[in-house]
Amino acid sequence: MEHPTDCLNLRELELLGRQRLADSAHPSVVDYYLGGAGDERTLRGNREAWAEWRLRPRMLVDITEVDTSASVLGLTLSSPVGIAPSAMHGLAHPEGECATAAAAAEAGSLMTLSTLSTRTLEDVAAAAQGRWWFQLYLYRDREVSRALVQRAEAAGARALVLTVDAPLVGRREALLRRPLQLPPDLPLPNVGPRTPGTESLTHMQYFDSLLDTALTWRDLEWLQGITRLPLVLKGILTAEDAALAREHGAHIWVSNHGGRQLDGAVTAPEVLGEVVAAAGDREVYVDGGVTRGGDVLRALALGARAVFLGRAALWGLAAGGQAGVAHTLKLLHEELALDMALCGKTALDQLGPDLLHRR
Ligand SMILES: Cc1cc2nc3c(=O)[nH]c(=O)nc-3n(C[C@H](O)[C@H](O)[C@H](O)COP(=O)(O)O)c2cc1C
Ligand SMILES: CCCCCCC(=O)C(=O)O
Repeated sequence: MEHPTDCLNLRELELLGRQRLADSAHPSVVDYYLGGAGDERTLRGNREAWAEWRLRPRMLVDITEVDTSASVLGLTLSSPVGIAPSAMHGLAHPEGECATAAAAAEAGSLMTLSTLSTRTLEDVAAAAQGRWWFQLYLYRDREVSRALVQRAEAAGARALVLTVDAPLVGRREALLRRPLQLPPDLPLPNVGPRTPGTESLTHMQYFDSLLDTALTWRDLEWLQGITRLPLVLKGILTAEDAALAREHGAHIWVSNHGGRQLDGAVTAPEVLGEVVAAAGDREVYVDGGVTRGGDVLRALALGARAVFLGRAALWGLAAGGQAGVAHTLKLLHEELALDMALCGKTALDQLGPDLLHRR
């Protein structure tokens, strides 16, 4: 396979992306993208969990027109698929986050920009054409975080996504064995230069040292006081926390961080039902192990409003920059539309639990 558009599915794009990355980057970068925490039980679980639900298709329905469009915090998406935040897209492609954002914009999708971006917020905002959210890792230095949030709002981000499942970095053993090596010229504009005395820390240890381990529900008020952007909490896995998110006026992103944080954590399909039930009028999104249009279908049938792609977008980016991410989104869109039609569904509001049978 030479070109991303030769790939028939996301698995083939992953293989091409991994190959390109192995040719262009330090081997620790592939470890970083691929890996999970501990024994990688949750990582494997993410890959298998969607298939636990079999589909109950309905027949003799007119499916001549299938509409996959979705509305997320008032923004219309061509398909209920967005891009999850992931660090350092500049490792996958020289255009980094700008290429990802441009592909998302072109596809009528939505990109979530990581705090650990290799391009400035303003550059990514220009490429994203209003189709982006900003993900925040809350730093110990609140003034640095305040400035980032306010810059994101001024640059046109539509929501603020606070990641709540990484007060400390998970035990990623591949990186303990072979620490992540970054090119010396890789920009990290939202991290800034290393502070004196931190030279001996690995990159992951250094990122970890910047984060506020004392973050609690009480701090949401501070965050909501410095921005008018809607708040989304990323990393919610229980009905209890979904109820708290709702009480705090936040939307909910169900995620176990791609199996990279707490190994043994539940997978999203296992908990979506309880979270959606507790979420009330709050929007619920989900990520983890999504590689097929049928996974998107299942997530929506379980009550999610949209799904987000982590590694799949990175593999597309590594495989072919903007064209690779665009092809990733196109394949999922086509698969979703086909699976909807074969299930006798012509719009997303027809997807519900009656579509699912648990194995
Ligand atoms: C290489 C990599 C970097 C990531 N960086 C971030 C990040 O900066 N912020 C964040 O909230 N989540 C981050 N994530 C987690 C993703 O947002 C997402 O939750 C996860 O990748 C979803 O699982 P999937 O890769 O199976 O789609 C990262 C994931 C990967 C694979
Ligand atoms: C918890 C600080 C380092 C996280 C780096 C980015 C990230 O979320 C990842 O999964 O990797």
